[in-house]
Amino acid sequence: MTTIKVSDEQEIISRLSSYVQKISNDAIHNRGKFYIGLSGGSVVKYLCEGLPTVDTDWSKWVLAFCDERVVPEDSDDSTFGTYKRQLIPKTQLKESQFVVIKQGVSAEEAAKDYTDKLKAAFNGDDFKFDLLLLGMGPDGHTCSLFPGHPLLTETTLKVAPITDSPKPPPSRVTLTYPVVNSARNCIFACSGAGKAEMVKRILKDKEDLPASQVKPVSGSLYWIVDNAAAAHL
Ligand SMILES: O=C1O[C@H](COP(=O)(O)O)[C@@H](O)[C@H](O)[C@H]1O
Repeated sequence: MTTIKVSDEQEIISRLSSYVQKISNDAIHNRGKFYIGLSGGSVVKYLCEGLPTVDTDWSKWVLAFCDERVVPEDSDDSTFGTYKRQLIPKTQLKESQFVVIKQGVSAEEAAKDYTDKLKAAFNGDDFKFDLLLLGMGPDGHTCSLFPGHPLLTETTLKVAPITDSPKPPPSRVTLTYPVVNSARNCIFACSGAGKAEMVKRILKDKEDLPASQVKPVSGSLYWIVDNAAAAHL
């Protein structure tokens, strides 16, 4: 694991964008496509500001979601909806490059449908992402994998529904650890004093929390934290 301490949110954005540029270009060079998993929450802002600066072949990108809220696409809570409004217009990405959840169905049906769409995108059921961009909530959750939740031990489903998310909205779909930990690269990006205590509990005290269970089996793990989030390290 590599921890990268930077001064502020702007530097998080520029470091994250450099990693995305390198990893995307390597993936496209070596395998012809770049599979990236996006998160919601604060990561959206980093990516909507940073990705438009990346020098890459956008046509080779396949974009999916580490987790998604089961809400209408035009809701502010929809992670895809937010990228659609705030990222697509600033890049050459097309909406058809995003693997999105089905609208107007239950979390269970959305999870099954999203699994099928990922199988089509990956040409099989080995969902090996080149890069997952992850956030960590102040409670230590990542994706929609929350402390104490039974989904933390899910090993059969690759994509799971959740209807009792402690953070609203309650209905979501999420990648599970077997998929997360098979990624070639996982990057957490955290900023602000509100994350400092949890960053310390995970990176210094090595407590067993959802974000600590992200340990790519044969991939690389990076934590990019700003000074405020790294205050107790
Ligand atoms: O609800 C969610 O929260 C996490 C963390 O969000 P943050 O705003 O605290 O960074 C996010 O990674 C996840 O994708 C999202 O659905």
